[in-house]
Amino acid sequence: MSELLGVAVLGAGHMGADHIRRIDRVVSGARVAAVADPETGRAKDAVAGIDGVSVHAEVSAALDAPGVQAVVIASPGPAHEEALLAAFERGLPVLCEKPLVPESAGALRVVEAEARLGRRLTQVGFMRRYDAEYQRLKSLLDSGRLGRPLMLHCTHRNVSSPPDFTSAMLVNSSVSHEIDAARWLLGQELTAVSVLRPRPASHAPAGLIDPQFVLFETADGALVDVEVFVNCGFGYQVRCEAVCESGSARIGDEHTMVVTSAGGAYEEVAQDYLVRFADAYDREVQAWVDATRAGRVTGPSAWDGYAASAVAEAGVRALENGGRVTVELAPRPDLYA
Ligand SMILES: NC(=O)c1ccc[n+]([C@@H]2O[C@H](COP(=O)([O-])OP(=O)(O)OC[C@H]3O[C@@H](n4cnc5c(N)ncnc54)[C@H](O)[C@@H]3O)[C@@H](O)[C@H]2O)c1
Ligand SMILES: O[C@H]1[C@H](O)[C@@H](O)[C@H](O)[C@@H](O)[C@H]1O
Repeated sequence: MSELLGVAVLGAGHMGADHIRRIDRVVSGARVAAVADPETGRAKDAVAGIDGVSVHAEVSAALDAPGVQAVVIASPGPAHEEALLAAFERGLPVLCEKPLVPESAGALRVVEAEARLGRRLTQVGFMRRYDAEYQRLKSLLDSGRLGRPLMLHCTHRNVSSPPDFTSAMLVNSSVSHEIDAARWLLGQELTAVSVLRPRPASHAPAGLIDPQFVLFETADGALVDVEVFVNCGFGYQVRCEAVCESGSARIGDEHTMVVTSAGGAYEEVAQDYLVRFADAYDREVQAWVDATRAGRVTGPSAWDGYAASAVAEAGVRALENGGRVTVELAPRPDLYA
């Protein structure tokens, strides 16, 4: 394909606007052809200064707009299933922000629809797989130098949560990243989950169970723990330490800058994901554009998205009802073997 890949972006909020900027200015081989957002003013703001983009209130109008060859879904999770199925009907390749679909039943419908097509069209936006630190950890674990992984200790902190954030979203939105990263790093399914509730932070919004401590068991007997704290107030911190039979390795401690002033020194901490994972998003979208232009689909699959939603759903049940909840996955279609 010699011409630029024409992309429709669905949703022009935080992620959608950032992906529009990235496709327009950072990655090569693609252009923004259409944007859909029911808040059309937001879409117009996001494409200000970009030529040749049509703006729509309806998803279907954007998918059918002239020049559209592929889709980025950056609308809220509950809107993903309808958008994915509409893209499949048109045979359009998709980069879908996480979660694929928040409810596992809907995620499975997407998997089944793609399996019926008989070819992959979906890459899920689990961008940590494109982060340089995560990739180094994955290579180290795969090399076997440290022996079998026994545990992952993970930290996931946000400065503050958006106003509509619920206690369930700490698991099915925030921890969905650790679920995918653990499945990918360890090459195993997560089979059971328990959630403990430390006493809530006094500055967390009323009623929000924040922080939470989530414990996963894997098919091969490893354990993965996640401290998730979405109103920590001080920074965006994502860490992961793998403890293996003959060594350990930790990522997430890289510092952005050391500032010295007035008799002291401090290390800056990123304040949000758009800063901490900027390079990962760039590499994720570039990899998607390159693969799409070459007629291939790579990266996290719809099956990975479904598995993450099923594990997260078990986690929400563990949060709400207490105890240990086992994860039941549907049979995996051959397409994702
Ligand atoms: N990968 C990451 O690290 C990361 C970070 C943040 C958000 N996300 C994901 O990105 C998605 C969007 O999150 P956000 O923070 O940008 O949300 P947001 O609320 O900032 O933006 C969502 C936008 O979608 C629009 N919208 C609502 N319904 C729509 C529909 N049916 N079709 C098209 N647009 C619609 C809204 O008007 C809004 O402008 C979510 O799935 C979220 O989980 C991923
Ligand atoms: O949707 C966002 C996003 O996925 C971020 O990467 C994560 O840190 C947040 O907790 C979550 O709310």
